[in-house]
Amino acid sequence: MDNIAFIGGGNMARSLIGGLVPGRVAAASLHVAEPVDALRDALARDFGVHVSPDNATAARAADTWVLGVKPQVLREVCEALSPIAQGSRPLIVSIAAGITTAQLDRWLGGRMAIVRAMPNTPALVGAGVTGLFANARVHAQQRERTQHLLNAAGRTVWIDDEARMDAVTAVSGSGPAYVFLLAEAMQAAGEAEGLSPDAARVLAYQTILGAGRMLCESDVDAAELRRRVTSPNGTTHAAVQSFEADGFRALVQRAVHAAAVRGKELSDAND
Ligand SMILES: NC(=O)C1=CN([C@@H]2O[C@H](COP(=O)(O)OP(=O)(O)OC[C@H]3O[C@@H](n4cnc5c(N)ncnc54)[C@H](O)[C@@H]3O)[C@@H](O)[C@H]2O)C=CC1
Ligand SMILES: O=C(O)[C@@H]1CCC=N1
Repeated sequence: MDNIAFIGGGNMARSLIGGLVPGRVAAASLHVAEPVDALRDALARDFGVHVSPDNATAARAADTWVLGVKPQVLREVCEALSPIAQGSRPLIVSIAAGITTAQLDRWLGGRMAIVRAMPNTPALVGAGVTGLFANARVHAQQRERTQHLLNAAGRTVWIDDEARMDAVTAVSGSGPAYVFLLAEAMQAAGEAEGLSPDAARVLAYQTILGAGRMLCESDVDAAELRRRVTSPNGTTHAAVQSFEADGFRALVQRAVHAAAVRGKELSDAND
């Protein structure tokens, strides 16, 4: 069949669909279940995919299901779909933060092939990255299918130990927000130094774009790129020293740890 059902057509599902439709898969092979009328209509209009307010309708039409609902409603959604899952044995791809493959397997009735995926919002512009973990029932061809699906959003990284998926969520799933926070702070700091809001915004945002491209396109690491900007006793040196003295690295480590802990809590709270 090779059809894909998206259960939940919110932000993340829309980003993935937007990456899949121009060229990678036929729009007619995508079926989206989404309760909000306006979101459903927009998906049909923008991408030409099949839409339905009913999860079972989409699920019946596909042999791969992408679970794109919030962790808080995932159990209820899976339990309602378990009779169909047990009958047709689709490949399950869940993007829900914190929810384990064992929980999904239990809610879907058992013996399911499940990939837990953690994408991020730069998927919207094809520059996302997704961490992937497959349970033991996922065979090689299903791994390839999942990778093809998520490569529509950018790069993919397979993780061997599911316990580390909370770390993936904490680094790259939530990570775009850390960079956006940095952008906000850099703009505000520029304004505090006397720049107009417009000038400060363009300077901060474009700097982050340029630095991001250098990180991904050059063959040296972040530390070396940083050294190359830093003239002896110059302006960058003054700023980096200030960051280090204020405990920047420890600050980032604590924030990432807080996100990872929250991932684990989501799993426990929604079991
Ligand atoms: N936003 C992000 O950066 C990332 C989010 N995620 C995960 O993706 C999932 C979705 O997140 P978003 O797209 O940001 O949220 P969202 O709220 O935009 O999307 C969820 C969608 O599910 C729909 N929905 C609610 N109840 C439903 C039901 N019973 N059946 C079918 N659909 C239902 C909602 O109407 C909504 O459109 C979450 O589990 C989140 O943990 C994963 C990676 C990154
Ligand atoms: O904040 C969240 O819980 C989701 C998961 C990763 C990004 N957004």
